[in-house]
Amino acid sequence: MVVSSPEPRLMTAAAAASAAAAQQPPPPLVFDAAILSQRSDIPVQFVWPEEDKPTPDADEELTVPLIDLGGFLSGDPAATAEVSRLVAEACGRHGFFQVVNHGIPSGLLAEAHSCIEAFFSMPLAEKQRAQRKPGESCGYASSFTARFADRLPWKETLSFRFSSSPLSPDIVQSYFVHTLGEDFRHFGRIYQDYCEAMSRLSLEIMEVLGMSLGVGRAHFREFFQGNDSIMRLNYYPRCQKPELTLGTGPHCDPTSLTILHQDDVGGLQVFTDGKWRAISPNPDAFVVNIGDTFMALSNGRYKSCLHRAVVNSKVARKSLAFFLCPEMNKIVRPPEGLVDAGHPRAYPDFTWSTLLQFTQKHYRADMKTLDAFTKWILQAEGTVPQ
Ligand SMILES: C=C1C[C@]23C[C@H]1CC[C@H]2[C@]1(C)CCC[C@@](C)(C(=O)O)[C@H]1[C@@H]3C(=O)O
Ligand SMILES: O=C(O)CCC(=O)C(=O)O
Ligand SMILES: [Fe+2]
Repeated sequence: MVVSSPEPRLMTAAAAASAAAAQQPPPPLVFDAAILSQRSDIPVQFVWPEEDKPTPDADEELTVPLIDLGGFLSGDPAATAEVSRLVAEACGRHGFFQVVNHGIPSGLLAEAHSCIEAFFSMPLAEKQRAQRKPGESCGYASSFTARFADRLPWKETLSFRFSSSPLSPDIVQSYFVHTLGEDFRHFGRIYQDYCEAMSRLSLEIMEVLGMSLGVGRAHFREFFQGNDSIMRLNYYPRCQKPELTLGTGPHCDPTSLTILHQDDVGGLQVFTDGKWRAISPNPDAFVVNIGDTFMALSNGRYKSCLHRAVVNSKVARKSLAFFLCPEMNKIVRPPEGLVDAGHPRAYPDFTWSTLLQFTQKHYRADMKTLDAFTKWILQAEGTVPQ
């Protein structure tokens, strides 16, 4: 779906009708949880179509393997072989698994969660000092009121870039200090450390992915050694009508690998075998999933699977998402070992820079992003008719 960006106006159906009757433009309203929580209904722009609304069977649990990385990280060959087998099985099926004994200090996780709480508890105007600009993928967004006209997500996000390049040693900390001021140096330090830890963990997982695909431990680690990733803090305020809306709509991550840590509230759901199923929170585990870019790198062997986040009426929810991405202009192409007569190329060559632009400027990321993107590139290259 191509996104146009008319200035959205948030209002209830009743307010829309009375504005129309008075022939006046509807009043602009921002997504400010403190104000919206005073009302009994939610603005129509947050109401999702019938087929997307949360369904009761979503309470069912998705069994994803809980993979113990301890033995692999300490070099035990038998443990490594078992990790590789479990990862291959999960990624060939739906692309979701969890990891424990990952080596990320629990104190760092606790600080990362308390900084989310502190940031999103600030008044809207304070948060808007980091306002995300149209077409950009970083900054603060209170829902996506300036970006989309309908199917708005019931969430606030703060996203920022992480680069593993030695040329940008303190990129995250500098972002916080430059955008929000000296008072945010501590937040910046926490998320700098967190992103560095996530980048390390994702390279370790890349080794496992390489082994599990039979292309060797080094291949994907080297590909992502220099990475230009996105870190996102998700905050889902309490919602008075959780059955009508979604915190994050159904989508496949366009990125390469997502490492998610959810608090103890729950809300993440994955669509498999025709049903939405929950992945319950586990404070000791990270949820890891394959994104579209890695699906392309694996020549379609590993799946990037549809998922979403639901909200609830009782308590706000937080999650931390690290989206591993290649360097912007690196060619995304599967290794030769994954392409043969039985497995012809599933996707054309592309760069992350082009796919990112596609999701930010031309297309709202959903379940079909990679197919729509493939068609778009082939059309631009003149390989398929317009
Ligand atoms: C490159 C990205 C685009 C989104 C953030 C990262 C990775 C996932 C994408 C997203 C989460 C998919 C669902 C829709 C989206 C708009 C959202 O609800 O946040 C997407 C992100 C985005 O475009 O900001
Ligand atoms: O918050 C969650 O559980 C999932 C968020 C998500 O899927 C995303 O940010 O891409
Ligand atoms: Fe996602």
